[in-house]
Amino acid sequence: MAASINGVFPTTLQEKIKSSKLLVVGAGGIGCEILKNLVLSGFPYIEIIDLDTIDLSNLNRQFLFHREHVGKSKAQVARESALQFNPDVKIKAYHDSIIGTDYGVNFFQNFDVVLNALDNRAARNHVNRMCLNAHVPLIESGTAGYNGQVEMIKKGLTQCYECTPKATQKSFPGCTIRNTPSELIHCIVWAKHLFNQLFGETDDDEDISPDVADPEAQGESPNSHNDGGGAQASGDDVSQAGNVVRVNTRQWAKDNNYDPETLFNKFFNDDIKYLLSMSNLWKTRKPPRPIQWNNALLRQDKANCEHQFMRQYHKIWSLAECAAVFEDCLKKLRTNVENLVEGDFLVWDKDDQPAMDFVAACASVRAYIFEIARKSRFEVKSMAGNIIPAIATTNAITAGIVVLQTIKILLKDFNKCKSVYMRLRQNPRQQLLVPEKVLSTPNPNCYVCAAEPAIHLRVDTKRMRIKELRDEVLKKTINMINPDVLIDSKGVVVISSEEAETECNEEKFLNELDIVDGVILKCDDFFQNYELNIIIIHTDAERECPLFEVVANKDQLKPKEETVSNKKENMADGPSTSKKTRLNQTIEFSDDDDLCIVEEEDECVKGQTKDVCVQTSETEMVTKNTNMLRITLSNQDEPMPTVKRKTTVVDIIDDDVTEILDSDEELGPTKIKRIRVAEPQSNHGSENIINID
Ligand SMILES: Nc1ncnc2c1ncn2[C@@H]1O[C@H](COP(=O)(O)OP(=O)(O)OP(=O)(O)O)[C@@H](O)[C@H]1O
Ligand SMILES: [Zn+2]
Repeated sequence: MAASINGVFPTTLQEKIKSSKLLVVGAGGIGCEILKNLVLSGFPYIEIIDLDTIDLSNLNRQFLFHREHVGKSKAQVARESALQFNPDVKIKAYHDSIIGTDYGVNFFQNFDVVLNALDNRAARNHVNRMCLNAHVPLIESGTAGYNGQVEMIKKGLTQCYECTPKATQKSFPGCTIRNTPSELIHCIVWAKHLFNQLFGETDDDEDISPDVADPEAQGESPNSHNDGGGAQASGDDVSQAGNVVRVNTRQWAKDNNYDPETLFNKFFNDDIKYLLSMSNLWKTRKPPRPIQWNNALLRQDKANCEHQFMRQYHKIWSLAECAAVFEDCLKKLRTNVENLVEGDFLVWDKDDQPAMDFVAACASVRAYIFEIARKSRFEVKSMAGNIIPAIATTNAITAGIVVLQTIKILLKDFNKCKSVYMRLRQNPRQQLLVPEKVLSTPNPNCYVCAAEPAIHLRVDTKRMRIKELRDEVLKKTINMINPDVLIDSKGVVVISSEEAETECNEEKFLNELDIVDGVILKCDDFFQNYELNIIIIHTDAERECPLFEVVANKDQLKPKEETVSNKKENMADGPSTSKKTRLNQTIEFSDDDDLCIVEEEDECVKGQTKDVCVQTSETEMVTKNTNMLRITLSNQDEPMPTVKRKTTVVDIIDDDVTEILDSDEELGPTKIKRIRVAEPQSNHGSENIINID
């Protein structure tokens, strides 16, 4: 294809393309277009991942998929279809979520550029963080209707995906949803909650019954207003003593065999009557109109209606039609839920026909009851799924820009990769595609990409125990005294500075606590005001290999100076005597120290008792004596070296100089002068090694 034909691209670009490795995340509307563009352009190696299967509704814009592919893996089918355009490309497809533990920093480091074509924030955040940590440029893209956007994210150069806060999803007060809806969206939310109450994962925040605690309804006793014809809040019964007995909605529906008439009357008649009894609510509002299943209107309409209307998604269903859909969906959903294993539940999905129909019908009936303008099933779907309809042309243009940006990145023309916005109408300069004037610079306060200390820990997560992480890595190597450690994404504390609080974790291996490749650990040593993020890079270490390796910038491995100087102050405030004592020991650099980093002009006095003290050409110095550790000092702005499975050998060339002889892969400059100031101990052999990148 293009890159394989001489003369189509300039030679340099042609070469870059031919040796590139790309990852496409998402094989939906934009992802399919990107993949097609890439194979036609001659990119020779592409991996693509998508967790989903093909839905009928995807076919109008995801042109790598056809009717016969419905139900199959998007990534696999995208691969097969793209190969038909260009069989010479190597495409690896994963039917999986990119948020899975298999896709950590190691995985991302395999690629020259990562191309996002996702539709949700969680996955975008994940890829953003992985690319930042792996130092791989990311192209983020998205469309909404006729609007599109493409931006490059490169660590240290541009904003990351999380540099600017994103608008939160609009939410509504519970009492509006349950008691006083005034817009169709309120009825749609209520209907989705009803679906979950009956078939999905129940959530206390998704109650659909009248809310007697509504502040507006206070000062009255609803029961006294009840006309006696209706039950209480959904699923509740009134005992003989007049008390409301809470009954689980799903259990109540099961007990009633999901009988459509019983359920309909409960939700749309009895509960509405109950709401009416909360008269304070209706002083300034139009009261709702309860509807009974046997309502003459329903019966009359129902007799005439044909099931064909259910495919008429652009029509506003009549009440009778809604009732028919309600009946039909209840039957289907009931069967679906009964086929699940005990304890499992259905997950609402706008593309799941009975689930969507159920919500559309219920929302419509409720809107009728509250005299709210109703809409077609098509429009309800768009609102329920929070969707702005996707437009194939917007996706195609966006994907085109993504590939152009990829080319610029391969050419290292980063400054030309300004964000591009696609607009429906031309701007005053007659542009539909509007490029940003400058690269958007990183937000210095961004929680994710700011120059906050972060080091990489290469470790076999199946072999290292939590107590080794604490003692060997945090205390001996990183100079922490009494650290608290939590898993960033989950907020789970795995090591606590409070004695015994996390004792039960000590013998566990890192992977048993989900500390796996790509996980970020937030480490905080209160006594030193020393905070550090540790990015885990899993490596399958062979038995004879060092268990772990720290890759860090020299400035990161020490507490903030302010604290050292204020140590007395801190000690005065410190909560525990034992901790204060330990602080003293470290600041005094006791002979037990395993590692100290000495600044440029300092003499390597501390190193005299150590195994090795080396100095790089940049005058960094390290001393160490652990037999488990290799330390790589690196410039954080440089790409991470690829993971090395073989032990790097340091050979003594002469008394003053050591040279890294790397048997396998390149690790930056191969010859760096170091000053050896002490003879290494012989007992640990090749594990007493310091790599300097
Ligand atoms: N965590 C994830 N890992 C892998 N793929 C993901 C992940 N999250 C979302 N995706 C995929 O990203 C793609 C986004 O494509 P798109 O926005 O066109 O969505 P869609 O589901 O195909 O269409 P629509 O939402 O409009 O029905 C989808 O195919 C989706 O499965
Ligand atoms: Zn950021």
